[in-house]
Amino acid sequence: MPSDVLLSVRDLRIAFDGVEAVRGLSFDVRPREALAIVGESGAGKSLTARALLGMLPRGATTSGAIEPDLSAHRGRRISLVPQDALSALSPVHPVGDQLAAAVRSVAGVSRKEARARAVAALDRVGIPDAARTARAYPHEYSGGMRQRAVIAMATVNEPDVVVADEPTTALDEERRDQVLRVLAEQREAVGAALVLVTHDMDVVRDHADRVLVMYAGRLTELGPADEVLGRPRAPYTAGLLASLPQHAPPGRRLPTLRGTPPPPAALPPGCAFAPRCPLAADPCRTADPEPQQVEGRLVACHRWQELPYPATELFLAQKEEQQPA
Ligand SMILES: Nc1ncnc2c1ncn2[C@@H]1O[C@H](COP(=O)(O)OP(=O)(O)OP(=O)(O)O)[C@@H](O)[C@H]1O
Repeated sequence: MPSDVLLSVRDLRIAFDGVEAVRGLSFDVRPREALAIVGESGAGKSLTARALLGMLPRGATTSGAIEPDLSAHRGRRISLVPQDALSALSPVHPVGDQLAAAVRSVAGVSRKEARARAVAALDRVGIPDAARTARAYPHEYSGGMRQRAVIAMATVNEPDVVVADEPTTALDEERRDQVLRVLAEQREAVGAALVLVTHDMDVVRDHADRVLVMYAGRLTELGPADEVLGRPRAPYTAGLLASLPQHAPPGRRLPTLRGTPPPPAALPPGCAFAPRCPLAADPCRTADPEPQQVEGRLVACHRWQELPYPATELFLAQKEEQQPA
């Protein structure tokens, strides 16, 4: 494997009862990068992230390759920052004890040393008076402190990869940025890569080096975040961006993507995005496009060359046809 690849995912497929929710996904995670996985609900983002951790729901069958398989080293080489911080912490043990136990589960260190590392980790994420606060229970922490504690837990053993699954969904914008900043600081401090699952393009813009855009279990676009967001090449990426408030021209309605993604059991023939795509033409309705190299990124679209610039105009026009402002 090339030295700029930490994790390689090839032709990943995840199915339930024979119906594929992730359909042949390939991408790499590079050392120390922040890779965001973005897409609407049901795109397969969480399943993909959880496959890296070996934490798929019961009933899931998989094929393809994830190399190296870090799931046997969960908590040490790969760790999770979940959506809900409370679910990651046991209510019946003090937070510091839980961190110390995480340290002792992978490192042959004394209780005293584990305790010291736990307190240091809490201190690093900005928990005030960490030595004392470590003795408190999760319910005694504020929501923001719990999120920080979970980040401390995920980074205390200096993993290679931290997977964060919508870690800020429940938080307001200020808290969201705070938590993501702490996460960025910590992963930089321990030299970990971050795989960040989100549906929020603002989070991608502010916190990711590269972005993997997913639609209906497939790769739509993958490349440097500033380039993909600055000039999307796939109509679906453009549609996601068009829905951001800053793209609403004064006096005009906020454009949105028409319709909803198809469920895995009812995919249309051809490109799964075609029924919602203002650019769809004949090939899109019969052949699912394969990802191809386009200007330093991967794009899966038959019609990427037809995309206007700025591409968001396509969706503004579409919206205005439907509902004149
Ligand atoms: N436990 C399960 N049993 C059956 N199907 C599942 C299960 N988990 C996920 N799926 C299917 O896989 C699809 C993708 O799920 P996933 O959780 O990865 O979506 P997501 O992109 O993370 O969406 P969200 O933003 O809503 O979390 C779901 O829409 C569902 O059809």
